[in-house]
Amino acid sequence: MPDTAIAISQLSKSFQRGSRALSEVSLSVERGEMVALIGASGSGKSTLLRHVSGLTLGDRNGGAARVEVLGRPIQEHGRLVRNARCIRADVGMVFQQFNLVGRLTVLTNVLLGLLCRVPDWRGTLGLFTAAEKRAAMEALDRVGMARFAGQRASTLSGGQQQRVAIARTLVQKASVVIADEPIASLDPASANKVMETLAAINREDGITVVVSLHQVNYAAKYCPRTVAMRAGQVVHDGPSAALTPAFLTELYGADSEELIVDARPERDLETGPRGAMPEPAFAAG
Ligand SMILES: Nc1ncnc2c1ncn2[C@@H]1O[C@H](COP(=O)(O)OP(=O)(O)OP(=O)(O)O)[C@@H](O)[C@H]1O
Repeated sequence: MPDTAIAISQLSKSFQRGSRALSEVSLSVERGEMVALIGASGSGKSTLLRHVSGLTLGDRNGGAARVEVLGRPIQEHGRLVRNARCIRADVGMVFQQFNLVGRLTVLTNVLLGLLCRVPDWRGTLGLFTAAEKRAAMEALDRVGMARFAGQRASTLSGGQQQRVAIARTLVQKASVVIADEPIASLDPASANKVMETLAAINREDGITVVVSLHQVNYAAKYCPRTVAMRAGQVVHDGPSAALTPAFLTELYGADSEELIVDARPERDLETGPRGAMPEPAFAAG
């Protein structure tokens, strides 16, 4: 297995009627890293992450543009490679919204992670083996959601849905997990649980995690490395600890206020000391 999980080189993206969303971005993430991608609204975080799984294609005139996952190109010069489906199977996606199919049960949603690994006919008919269902239950257990397995996904809270989406990536056996603003609409306690769950799969399973965040405090708390974007370019790449308020102001000016939100759970905000540990991620609730 190669040491590099994600290698992006000279990637540019322009949308038809818009400005340039990405401008010659180059970025490399090693296997087993947990990296935060921060930036103000519109800085290009989602666009960049969508390129990693080939959901968005770079500009065709982008000469040397290339995106590789685990040493294999998934797109080159704005074109998806032929075996992209195979490479995509290694990339688990967790989105801010529309993560789960609301009318399906939590267990079935987790089993959907297998769609890229089982024959089409089996996936279409929803024919999963007992062993696959056991694996899905184990994944739900790991994220503290096993007792919700038979419930419709639409009945879960936002944070619970995100944890189910993470369980789906475990069943998928993704080596790389891309989480695009997974905590954007969550309260601090739920946000901490989701971040702790991502940190746990990174720590315990060696899964490479790249997570885009608006709030730099969560980056500092959970991710050793932060990549900061502004106007479609990487403007900082280094230890998260370097992102002091003064440095953020230097990078983003007045926009830096958008990026500073307290990462402590609500009860700690009222009573506890700064930097208190988050709730255990794997407790159900
Ligand atoms: N499908 C699209 N069509 C046209 N323009 C787009 C599209 N997707 C993104 N953009 C533009 O590309 C730029 C980068 O958007 P992107 O969503 O990647 O930023 P972001 O940093 O993820 O923002 P946010 O934090 O608000 O999600 C923005 O100017 C946005 O309007």
